[in-house]
Amino acid sequence: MNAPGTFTLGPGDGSARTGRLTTAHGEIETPVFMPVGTQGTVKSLCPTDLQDIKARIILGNTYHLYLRPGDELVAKLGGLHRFMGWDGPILTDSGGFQVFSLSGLRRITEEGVTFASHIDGSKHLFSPEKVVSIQRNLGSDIMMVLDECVPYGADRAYTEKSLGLTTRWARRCREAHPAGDRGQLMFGIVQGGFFKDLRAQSAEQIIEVGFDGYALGGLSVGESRAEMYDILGDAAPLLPAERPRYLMGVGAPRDLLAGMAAGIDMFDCVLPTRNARNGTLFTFQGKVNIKRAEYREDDSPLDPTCPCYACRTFSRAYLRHLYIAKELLSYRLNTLHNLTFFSIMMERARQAIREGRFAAYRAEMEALYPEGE
Ligand SMILES: O=c1[nH]cnc2c(CCNCC3CCCCC3)c3[nH]c(NCc4cccs4)nc3cc12
Ligand SMILES: [Zn+2]
Repeated sequence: MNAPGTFTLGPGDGSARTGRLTTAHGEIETPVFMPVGTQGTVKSLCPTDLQDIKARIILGNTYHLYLRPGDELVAKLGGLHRFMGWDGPILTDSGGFQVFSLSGLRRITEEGVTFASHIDGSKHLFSPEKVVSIQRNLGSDIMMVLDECVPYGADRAYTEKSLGLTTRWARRCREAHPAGDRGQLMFGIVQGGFFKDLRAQSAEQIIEVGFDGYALGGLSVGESRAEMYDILGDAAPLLPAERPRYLMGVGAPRDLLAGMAAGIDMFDCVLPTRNARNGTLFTFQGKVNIKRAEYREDDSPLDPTCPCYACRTFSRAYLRHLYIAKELLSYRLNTLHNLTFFSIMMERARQAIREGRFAAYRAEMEALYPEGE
């Protein structure tokens, strides 16, 4: 087995590429979609389900796990892998982004981000050193640095000032975790908002610090698709070709395809798991809103081409019934299916890239998932 952090590129197709990333808990074929685990679980699924649907790497949520049950406790109990019974790769975020979407009373200073817990209002500080310590305690295979995700619409002056803070925080994260220590990798995050010259400036500074992989932050924050794709096309190639590139918070099928076409290797998004819980299901015949009356007597499988347990075993009528009745099994079956869809879509994308037919595959999928999600 190669050393953690080894990233071997395979065949490419234009800017799209395949690769293999070695982590302390196994190898990841890229491009890869990473299901989001929030409080130490991909909601409603067991780790065995994740293996069944061929999930290769999942996300752990630092903000939640720090507040509850506490990273020190998780460390004492053997780390997040043992705690949640998942022995595959885990990427944890820094928690910084979640502070902005979940907690109240937050302040950004040179030191870090201070905030009040959304659970009990207690005061906390996420400094670069603190978020590295938390992720080391969790034992994550890939840690993310603390960054400021610049809000959509921020002006140039704010964006420029913020990227400087993000760079200084990145440097402090790097210093707090020597490269490859304990097999735990660390990815830097590039900001710069929607200003191409600031994106280049941020990329240059983050690359200079030196990380195992590089993420594009500050996207999928309310901008139009055109704006995201414009920055994506310009910024992705600035990231070192020989290291993994991670587009944070993306995304819907057509956005994953656009990201792969731009040379992105890793993606995360709450869409498949969140949509599963509101009955929006992705199939290879297009989107199905299972709550619709048209499925009330539909005895056919959700997606006849899908190998997942839900599609092999139950009818659309049953899945609709569970959803309408708000049965817990509805979450589980819908989540199993949506994550299987994303997993298969990425496997087919990797194959298409290897065979030099990615453009055709992208067009085929975009026809199924037109504008919108
Ligand atoms: O610059 C960024 N820095 C850090 N994180 C970002 C994230 C969170 C990525 N998912 C983390 C997961 C960690 C484990 C728990 C779940 C999240 C983003 N998500 C989005 N868009 C999707 C969005 C989701 C919600 C609002 S926008 N843009 C993002 C930009 C940044
Ligand atoms: Zn299915």
